[in-house]
Parts: sequence; C-alpha cells; structure tokens
Amino acid sequence: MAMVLRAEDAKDWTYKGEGAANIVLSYRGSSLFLLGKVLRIQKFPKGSTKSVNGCAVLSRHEKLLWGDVEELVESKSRDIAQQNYIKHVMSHMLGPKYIDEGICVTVSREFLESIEKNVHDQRPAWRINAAKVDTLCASAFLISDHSVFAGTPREGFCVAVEIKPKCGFLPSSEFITKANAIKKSVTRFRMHQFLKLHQGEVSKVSEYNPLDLFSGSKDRIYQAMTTLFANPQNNFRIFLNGSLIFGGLGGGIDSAAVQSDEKNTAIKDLIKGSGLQLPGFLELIAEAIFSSGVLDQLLGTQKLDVLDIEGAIHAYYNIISQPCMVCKNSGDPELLDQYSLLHSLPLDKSLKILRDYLIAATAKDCSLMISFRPVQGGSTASGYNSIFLESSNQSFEYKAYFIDLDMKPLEKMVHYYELDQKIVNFYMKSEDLGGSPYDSITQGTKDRKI
Ligand SMILES: O=P(O)(O)O[C@@H]1[C@@H](OP(=O)(O)O)[C@H](OP(=O)(O)O)[C@H](O)[C@H](OP(=O)(O)O)[C@H]1OP(=O)(O)O
Ligand SMILES: Nc1ncnc2c1ncn2[C@@H]1O[C@H](COP(=O)(O)OP(=O)(O)OP(=O)(O)O)[C@@H](O)[C@H]1O
Ligand SMILES: [Zn+2]
Repeated sequence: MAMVLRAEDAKDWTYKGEGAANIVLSYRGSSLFLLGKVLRIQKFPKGSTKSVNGCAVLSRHEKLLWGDVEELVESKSRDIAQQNYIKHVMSHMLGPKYIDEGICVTVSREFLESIEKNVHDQRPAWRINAAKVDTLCASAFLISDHSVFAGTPREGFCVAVEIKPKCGFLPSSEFITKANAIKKSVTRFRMHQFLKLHQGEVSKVSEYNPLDLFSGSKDRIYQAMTTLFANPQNNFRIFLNGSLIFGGLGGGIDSAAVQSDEKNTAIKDLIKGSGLQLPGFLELIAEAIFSSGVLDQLLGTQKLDVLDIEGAIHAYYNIISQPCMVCKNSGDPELLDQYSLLHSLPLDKSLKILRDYLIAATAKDCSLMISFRPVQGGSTASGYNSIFLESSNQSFEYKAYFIDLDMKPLEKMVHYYELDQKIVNFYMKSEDLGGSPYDSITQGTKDRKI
C-alpha cells in the first residue's frame, strides 16, 4: 500500500456515485496510473458512535466463521478485509474473469475531510442525512472505472450500463413456514417493492422481474431491460463516456416526472454519442448478458442460500451461543420440532450454513457493469468479446465486471430475519385487504429516494 492520498490530492477526485456504505469518486487529475480509476471510500451512518476504523475488523464470531480464509481473518483493516473477501471468496464463486480485486491506498484524514466538503453539493439529500464520509478511515479502495474502457481514444466513445439484479430465484426451503408460503411464488424483489412504496422509498412499483433477467432466455432478458429502463430506481444506470446519463445518482431518483425528461435527454445523448437507438441499446445489453452467461455463476452463488433466512437464522443462534429468539417466539410445536433439527447441528455445519448464506447475500446485492464500444471494421484484436447488432449494423466489444462484492456482517442476520418477515407480512396484509397490495397502499412520508 505505497500510495498515499493527501489533502492536496482531493481536488483531482470528483463525485461519481454512492450506495448505502460507500462514496465513489472518479479521478480527473494527471497521474497516468490513476486515470481510468475510481476511489471507493467508506461512510459511517450518522448517529453511529464508532467509525469503521474504530471497530474491530472482524468480530469474534466472524473470525470463527471465516477462520478457513486465513488472509481474511488476518486483515489489518476493514478495507483490506473487503479486498481479501473479493479475492479469496467471491472471486472463486463468480470466476476471476468478472472480478476486479482493486488495491487499498492510504488516505489522510485531511484528504477525506476535503472530499467530504467537495462532494457535499452533489450528494442526494437523503444520502447526506443517512451517512457521512468516515474521515477516520485510514485507507480506501482503488479500482478501475468500469463505466469506461482504459485507453479509449478521446474521439472514441463508450456506453456502459450498471444493473443491480437482486435475487434471481424463488426460495423453496422446507423451513419457510406455511404462513410465508407466498415467498415460494412471488419474488422477494416484487414483495419488497410494495413495502418500499408504502415507506416512500420509491414512487412507483417496478415491473422488473429478476426471474426474467436470470432466465437464460434472450427475450426475457430483453423484457427485463425494458422494465428496468421504464423504472430504474437503484437497479439500472447508463453511463456515456463515464458520465451518468440515466438513472439515479447515489441510489435512485425515481419520480415519474423527472424520469420522462431524464429519459428523453438520455436517449438523445445516447443517439448523439453512439448512433444507437434505445431499442437497439437494450437489445445489445440483452445479447451481452445472454451470450456471455455472466449471470449464470451469479445465480449459482445466490442459490447458496438453500435454507432461506427462516432456516439460516437458527444456525446463527447456534454460532453466537444464545437462545434462539425465533424459537422462543414460536408457539407451534410442529415448527419447533423442525427447527430443533437445525439447533442440533454440529458447529461446523452451522458455520457452513452461515458462510453460504452471507456469500449469497453479497451475490444478491452486487451490481454488474457492462461497457460497450464500437469495433471499427467489425473485428477486435483486444481480447474482449464482441457482438454484432443487426438493427444498427454495428459491432461492439464489451467487458463485464461485478462491483460491490462486500462481505456482509454476520451481525446483520437478525435484521435479515426481521426485514424478511416485514416484507412478507406487509405484502400479505395488503392482499388480505383486497386487491393487489398496490391498490391498498397509502403513500408513505419517508420520501427517501424521490
Ligand atoms: O436488504 P435489501 O435487499 O433491501 O438490500 C439492501 C439494499 O437495498 P435495495 O437494493 O434498495 O433493496 C441497499 O441499497 P440502497 O441503500 O437501498 O441503495 C444496500 O445495498 C444494502 O447493503 P449494505 O447495507 O450497503 O451492505 C442492502 O442490504 P443487504 O440485504 O444486501 O445486506
Ligand atoms: N468500479 C467502478 N466503476 C465505475 N463505477 C463504479 C465502480 N464502483 C462503484 N461505482 C459507482 O458507484 C456507485 C456506488 O458504489 P457501490 O455500489 O460499490 O456502493 P455501496 O455503498 O457499496 O452500494 P450498496 O448500497 O449496494 O451497499 C455504484 O452504483 C456505481 O455507479
Ligand atoms: Zn431456533
């Protein structure tokens, strides 16, 4: 970790976007090494007393959980742990081809303080309210900017798409209670949409169906693209030459009114920059996803969640050696009998259940970036895969990378269980009130992403 970023370097970094946990900056300075790279710096939630740096890298139970991955448990900082998690866990699952391990760089407190000031005006208000740059963090994560191709000539162009696919299968675990059987036929994404609408986190229910995206059928993948474009939320973005032209900065502006303006401008930009019409562009993305098979391993990794949270939560209590709160609150002898099977598992089995659950959770929350550029004369010597798009009579080469492959904290298990119950209960309650949940929802006031 030889590189150090100091206060005077802050001016070279501009806001690119953010999620719940990190802010991402693009490099605009003159260092050849840093050109085409982004810096991902950690935030910490407002109101929280400890910065990431003030916490142990891995908790005692996490050390037990990931004990077999030596590099991970021996990591000296959370950033290095995340990098080791990508390198030694996720890369094996998803295939190294689609993974950028990145490097950790040292950052001074003054650098982070300047960044915090500089990006303030570009950050969405609700993200500012939720978290701030963790200025006590000693390192940040440097990765390639996957919305551009390194070395693209100035006159060349590159169009990229970012997709957050979410969970692409329906669970079938025997531990899902009869009362929650709806989970086996309605996707988690769809049910969550209704809760998000109710809480004012989105303004309209998305018609995107992750099962289409992961179906392996080109037509259904194309259908997924049209629904994502119709209502992108935080699941879809388009970048032209590295600049966001469509979708929410920092997590998802999704007001329908903003969207129609935004859409028109984005489509114009796209046509001007690439000659691509919108349907052709969506077809190009669908073709890349279909022919690369890039989502196959992602789906396989998501499916490591075999027991569903309704099973895995019991194994969690085994690991933390505390009485199981789920069993404690269940008055159903039949269920308790079933759960007792999980509570009698040996520790190594419980650890495997939890490891698989958390790896799957990462795979359900990561994003895929695919960038395209035209191939002159139709042939490519660059080693990238290429696609011929009949509708525009053009060939494109593309690269695909997964981003945001962070390790999920073991301590989130109770949150996962509670959120799951909340999503399903809300969906069913609304159905019981008559009609679809959509009809019975009143607009919430949280107004998070609108
Ligand atoms: O629980 P979910 O499915 O809502 O996923 C969370 C995401 O919400 P969304 O995709 O909008 O539904 C959420 O995304 P947003 O903040 O809503 O953009 C985060 O990605 C969160 O992960 P982390 O806390 O940053 O590690 C995600 O939490 P994890 O469940 O992946 O831990
Ligand atoms: N390597 C990259 N190249 C280009 N853009 C990137 C890269 N990494 C992140 N970004 C942009 O920055 C945004 C935020 O990054 P990221 O998803 O890693 O944040 P996060 O806080 O971990 O997200 P989440 O809310 O899912 O936890 C992304 O949505 C993407 O637009
Ligand atoms: Zn239990």
